Amino acid sequence: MNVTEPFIEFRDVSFAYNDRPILKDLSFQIARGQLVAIMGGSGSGKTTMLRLIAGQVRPQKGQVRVDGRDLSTMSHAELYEHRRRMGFLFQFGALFTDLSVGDNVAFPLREHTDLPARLIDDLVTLKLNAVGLRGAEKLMPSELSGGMARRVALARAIALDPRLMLYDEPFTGLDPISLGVIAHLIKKLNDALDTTAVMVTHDVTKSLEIVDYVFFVAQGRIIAEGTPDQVRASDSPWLRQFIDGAPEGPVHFAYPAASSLEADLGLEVRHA
Ligand SMILES: Nc1ncnc2c1ncn2[C@@H]1O[C@H](COP(=O)(O)OP(=O)(O)OP(=O)(O)O)[C@@H](O)[C@H]1O
Repeated sequence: MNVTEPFIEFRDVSFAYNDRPILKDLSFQIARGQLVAIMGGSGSGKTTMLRLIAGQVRPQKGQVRVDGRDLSTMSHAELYEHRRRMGFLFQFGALFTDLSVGDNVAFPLREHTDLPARLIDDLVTLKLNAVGLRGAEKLMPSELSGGMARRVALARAIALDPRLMLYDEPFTGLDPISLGVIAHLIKKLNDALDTTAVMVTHDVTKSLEIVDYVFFVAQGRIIAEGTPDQVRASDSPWLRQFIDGAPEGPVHFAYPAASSLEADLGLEVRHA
């Protein structure tokens, strides 16, 4: 994705945990307001990309820029503010089990604002309404289905009207109907709140229904990217195997690979 004013930008980012390289000279841009998926094999560095965007880890080389700012130049206070303006929905979206639904959603509002209690109650009602759960304030997490719990976690994630949402495997463990509900809520909320969102997911079919753009990551690099239509139309064997979920194909599951995936497959770097 080439954009004139990117909201998120990686410039030649390399990242290693200790001495183990994870991301290599990674460059990409995401425009403001987009809902973007990052897909790729297990251990390819997708969650690490989210952690870099959140400023939880720093690259050894290159820049991670959000809204025009290089995160590595931010002070502690600025990084804190950056994170406060982000919403997270992670795998299984853990709720506080000893707090009611309403108190779960109110939690970030009480932590990060000085708003009066009545206004917080109204905001909780609005956020729960946005995920179709108005009236569920008094329920405890143990009384919720998995799909409902994920929606409460989503309401909590958007409580502070984030400008940036990070989703890490938001569909894991959901039945197909709940998965569809969450996916379309993510899309609807992104449009309604004008948020920029990055979603790490393995669910190709559902993601292609809702996202604006997809990056495919393998071995620390983006090896393909495009809009859902471009991805569906691609005849790259690697993408076809990924999209069709075929057990046999060019993707090697053995670890470690002796040579790079692109080289093995004769793929051009970055095509959809
Ligand atoms: N804190 C850490 N310290 C050391 N190594 C780590 C750490 N976190 C992740 N790794 C390793 O870095 C690699 C990339 O991890 P990451 O979680 O970014 O991959 P991923 O693409 O999100 O994988 P998955 O789809 O399996 O969740 C993995 O091999 C993982 O074992």
